Parts: sequence; structure tokens; C-alpha cells
Amino acid sequence: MTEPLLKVRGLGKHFVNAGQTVDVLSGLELTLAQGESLALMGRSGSGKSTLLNILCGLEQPDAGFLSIAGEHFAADLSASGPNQQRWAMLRRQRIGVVFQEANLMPALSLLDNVRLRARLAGQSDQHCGDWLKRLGIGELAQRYPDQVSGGQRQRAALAMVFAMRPSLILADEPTGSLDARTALEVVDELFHQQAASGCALILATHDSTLAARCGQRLDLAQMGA
Ligand SMILES: Nc1ncnc2c1ncn2[C@@H]1O[C@H](COP(=O)(O)OP(=O)(O)OP(=O)(O)O)[C@@H](O)[C@H]1O
Repeated sequence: MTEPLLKVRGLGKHFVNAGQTVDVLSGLELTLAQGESLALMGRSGSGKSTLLNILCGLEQPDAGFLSIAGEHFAADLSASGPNQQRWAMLRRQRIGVVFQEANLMPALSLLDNVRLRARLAGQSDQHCGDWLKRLGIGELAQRYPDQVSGGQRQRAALAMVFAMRPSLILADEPTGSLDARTALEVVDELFHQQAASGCALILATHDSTLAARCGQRLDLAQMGA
């Protein structure tokens, strides 16, 4: 039997704030196959961003096991050097991340940001301008990140993710800084690309209409996480 793209078992994470321990995630289980989509829901502070950070290796869990795209990580080993390298490789080639703060290189134009992302993932950089056009910001290709709005940066970050052709997209409120009409266009493009490329998608959102477009739903608040 083929291994699912993503398997999470018994995942736990706590933080200590001002001497108080807060269990953010506890005993979390999750399975996602290639091509599937999952809406991650839950009230503010329920752990959505924490889970996304763990799923791309930016945060260490304190319990559990996870496998992503054939790479296996146990909580007790995840902080060690070789694991850092495996996470870096996954983020470069397999996991596309669109977080609330768009992560663009300030010294590069939007187009060069997309080209760099494609090349780092081992993809052709020939059609990078088309990704910007599809996200409605083709005319801003030569501008630098500080010369465009937050919503335009967010769309450029999505273009970067599409250009790397990842196996898994992690999106944290990807339309958070967009007006309703642009948000709908961007979300349409996100689901279109997900279906066309067959990658998996995890989308953290407070928007139940958006969540309804995903095949699966995980409500962290209901899990008591
Ligand atoms: N580095 C950290 N140190 C201490 N506490 C943290 C840290 N990161 C997150 N937390 C706490 O963990 C909990 C979960 O935070 P998280 O950002 O994952 O929530 P969220 O569901 O993404 O929230 P929102 O919907 O507001 O973005 C919160 O109570 C938060 O204050």
C-alpha cells in the first residue's frame, strides 16, 4: 500500500508562558493523501499556526511522530542537525508555505522572487511571469516587495509556491489581507492549481465558506487541543 503524503500520530506541543504551561496540541492525528485538501479551523489561539509551523519543521513538537513525502520525524529527534537538513530540503522542494507574513526577499523584484523560488525547487523559471499574471499582479513584476501592498505581497508569495510545484501547500489565512473580490479570485486560483497539479493542501482559516471547499476539515477547538 502506498504511504500517504502526510501522516501525523500522537502529536503534542505545549508552551510555557509566564510560568504557566499551555497544552496547545495534544494527541493530534492526521492523514492526508496526495491531491487531498484539509481546512484547519478553530478559534484564535487554538493552535492552527503552531501546527502549520510543525508541519514544515519551523517548530519542534514535544510528542508524537510525523511523516511527510517519505521523510519520517519523531518528536524526540526532530531538533537534531540531520533533521534540520531534511526539513530544509522539504521546504525547498516539496512543501510550499504561504503564511500571514509573506516571506519575500526585499532586494529582489517580485518576478525575481518567484524565479528564485522555482530554481531552488529545481523547477524551470521560464513561466514565472505567468504565475504573477494569474494572480492578478503581472504588471507589478518588476517592483520590489516594499513597493507593493500587503495583499499584493501575499499574492506574490502564492505565485512563488505555485512556481515550485510542491507536493504539499500549507496556507495560513492566505487571503487575510485581501478584499472580498480579490480573495475569491485568489482562492479560486489556489483550488484550481491544487486540482491541476494534484498536490495536497492544508488551509488554516476562520472562513467556513472557504473551509467548505476543502475535502476534509479538522477543528482544533473541538479536539480540545
Ligand atoms: N512561541 C510561542 N511561545 C509561547 N506561546 C506561544 C508561542 N506561539 C504560540 N503560542 C501560544 O500558543 C497558542 C496557539 O497559538 P497559534 O498561533 O498556533 O494559534 P492560532 O490558532 O493560529 O491563532 P489565530 O487564529 O489567532 O492565528 C496561543 O495561546 C499562543 O499564545
